[in-house]
Amino acid sequence: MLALSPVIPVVVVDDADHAVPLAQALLRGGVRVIELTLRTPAALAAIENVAREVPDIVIGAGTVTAPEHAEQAAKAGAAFLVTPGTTERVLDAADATGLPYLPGAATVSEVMRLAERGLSALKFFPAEAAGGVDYLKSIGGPIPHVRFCPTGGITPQTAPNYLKLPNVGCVGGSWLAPKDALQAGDWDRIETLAREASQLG
Ligand SMILES: O=C(O)C(=O)C[C@H](O)[C@H](O)COP(=O)(O)O
Repeated sequence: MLALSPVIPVVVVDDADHAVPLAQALLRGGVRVIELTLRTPAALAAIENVAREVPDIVIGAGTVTAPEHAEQAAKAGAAFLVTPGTTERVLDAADATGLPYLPGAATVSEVMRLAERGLSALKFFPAEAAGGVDYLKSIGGPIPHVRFCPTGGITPQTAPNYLKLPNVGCVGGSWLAPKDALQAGDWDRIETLAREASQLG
């Protein structure tokens, strides 16, 4: 997952009908991955729509915070799962789907626990609030084999600082799909944001 794009767009969809034109705009801009968060009632239908109609984009389900979310997302057609943090039950449920997933961690101990389970691609969340670039750089000393997708508070201006780190594969960000652009159906703007983001790596 970390190698698909320098930026994984993290999206909150209020209207499941927005998901397909959004995914198409991201693809036109050169971004071939999308994370639809399970934060709204429209999310699962949105994942279904994208999985069915935009097969060229890799569709992930974000905000997997309860065991049942994992199975629901897999059933809807998600190709990967993202969790903001982890519990044993959420990890077991994610394992049970057979899908790849990016589990969230914010501390060294969480990273070590996930590495013990054989997980070496993690989401670092909430990136800016949890210590940002300096924290990730420090983790890379004792735990160099774990790679991260930092997410939370990252902007197009700060993303390059993360992407320079050897233990960062990509960043996550919601700036690629601003709420007002979704509401207005401004797919050209999203395409432009995607094009800029795809060149950050
Ligand atoms: O919903 C989840 O599962 C999360 O973990 C949180 C999101 O990844 C961040 O809210 C995105 O962060 P921003 O780019 O700062 O908006």
